Amino acid sequence: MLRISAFQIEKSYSTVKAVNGISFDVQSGQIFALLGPNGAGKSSLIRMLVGLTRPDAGQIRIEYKGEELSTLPQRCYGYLPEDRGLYQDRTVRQNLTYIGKLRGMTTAEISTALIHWCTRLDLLEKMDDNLTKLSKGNQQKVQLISCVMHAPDLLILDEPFSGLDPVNQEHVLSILTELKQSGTTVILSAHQMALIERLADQMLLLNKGQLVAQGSLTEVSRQLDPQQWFEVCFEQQLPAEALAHLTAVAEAKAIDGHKFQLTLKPDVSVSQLLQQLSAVAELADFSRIQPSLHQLYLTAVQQHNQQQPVSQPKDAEGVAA
Ligand SMILES: Nc1ncnc2c1ncn2[C@@H]1O[C@H](COP(=O)(O)OP(=O)(O)OP(=O)(O)O)[C@@H](O)[C@H]1O
Repeated sequence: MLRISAFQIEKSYSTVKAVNGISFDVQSGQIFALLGPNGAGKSSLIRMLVGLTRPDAGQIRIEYKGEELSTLPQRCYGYLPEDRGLYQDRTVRQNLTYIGKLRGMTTAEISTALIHWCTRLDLLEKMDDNLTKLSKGNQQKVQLISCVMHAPDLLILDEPFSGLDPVNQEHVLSILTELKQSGTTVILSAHQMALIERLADQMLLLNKGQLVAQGSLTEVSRQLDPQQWFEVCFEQQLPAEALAHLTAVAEAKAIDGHKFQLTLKPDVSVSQLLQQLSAVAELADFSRIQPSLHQLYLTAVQQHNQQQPVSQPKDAEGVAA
């Protein structure tokens, strides 16, 4: 069993508040995604989780196999740092053998893991190539193997999809899904919303170090898109204003003669809406419009940026004008 809880974490670098009062809880076997634009604070949070830096304020609590720990034990996790760190003048095999030994693996375990993961990630023929000969994407795959080869209980991956083509992104997605099914906990940061939508159990959206939304995909969608939109299609053609008089409808847009998009008034249930719609004409189709995480993310970050106070220009003595 593993549980990582962060309470009110803060981290500044000189004048930049990189992480500002962030709390979250990662449970065993979950895939937990840190999302946010460049500079949002994702890597800063990750570096604190792996103990590379310390929070200025707040607390990170780790419960592992019934024990409360202040840092994660080396063998229990695999970490993919933002700045990838492999020996460029060594082969794939040499790099991974070295890392396997650091992780306390035996020669036989290393050899089995190398064959397994290099086969899985299509690197078998490149095992004796120096890293300099490998493409950026293949180097990324080697780096990923270095994190998973000792079968850790926890993976902490800073942008594991970056530099990978869509086929390899799918590959990594299915590997992470399988690892989760076998009980591995995964904390990752990413910019690929379409992948995160399919992968993450829990997510935390940051902007400028601050929390924007947090929870499962459904919870985050509700937080970011509280005004739910529905699409209704009627069997017959109707005038554009056909739904305007309905007491359940807050706003309606005609898409074509048959199709409309609408939002509910507060405290009106979907079944009340359906009752009113079916009194208008025979329904052909009705569904909730689910905006993509990508769309929700873009809107949320844009709104959050607009809510931020504009910094005042300062005069020569540093006093805001
Ligand atoms: N070592 C450091 N020294 C000074 N400032 C830093 C340092 N590390 C991060 N920062 C600043 O902290 C803020 C958060 O950076 P961080 O790397 O955590 O963001 P991120 O969300 O991981 O971004 P990206 O998606 O670009 O990797 C940024 O403004 C960044 O410039």
